[in-house]
Amino acid sequence: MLDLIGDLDVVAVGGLTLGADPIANSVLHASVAADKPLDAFVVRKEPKDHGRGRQIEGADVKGKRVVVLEDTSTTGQSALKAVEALRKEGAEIVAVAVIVDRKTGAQAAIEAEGLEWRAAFDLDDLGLDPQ
Ligand SMILES: O=P(O)(O)OC[C@H]1O[C@H](OP(=O)(O)OP(=O)(O)O)[C@H](O)[C@@H]1O
Ligand SMILES: O=C(O)c1cc(=O)[nH]c(=O)[nH]1
Repeated sequence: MLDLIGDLDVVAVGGLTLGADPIANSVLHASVAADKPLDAFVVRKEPKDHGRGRQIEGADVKGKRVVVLEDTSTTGQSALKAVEALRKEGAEIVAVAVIVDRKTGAQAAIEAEGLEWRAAFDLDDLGLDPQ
């Protein structure tokens, strides 16, 4: 994933829990090892209904350039939910990056929001047909 997004001028990565979480952690560790540290955040599916009522935990994203991550995208709605929460918090989303593009419309949904789409693999790479 770091190879996929390493050229982007951003300070943090993350996405909608749970699929994005291990990827954001991996990027954090790999980026530190590469001496180009990126912070990581988690977007809850809903804002917490007690405590500080936060939806985004971890890195402070207000006014920051970030990448939204996904393990895989089908409709793109999970990534867009993260995008919406991040925008509400004042972040600038530079791209949405996924490990596997299932080629089921997610790219179009993300690009319709004016966001760059990046995928490490798609179905052709994996020798699979769309379901
Ligand atoms: O593009 P979409 O149509 O939104 O589908 C993709 C999402 O589906 C899976 O998560 P799931 O909803 O199963 O939740 P989980 O990560 O909490 O298990 C996956 O991890 C993605 O986040
Ligand atoms: O993570 C999964 O199991 C999963 C993701 C997704 O996008 N679609 C699905 O049917 N399953």
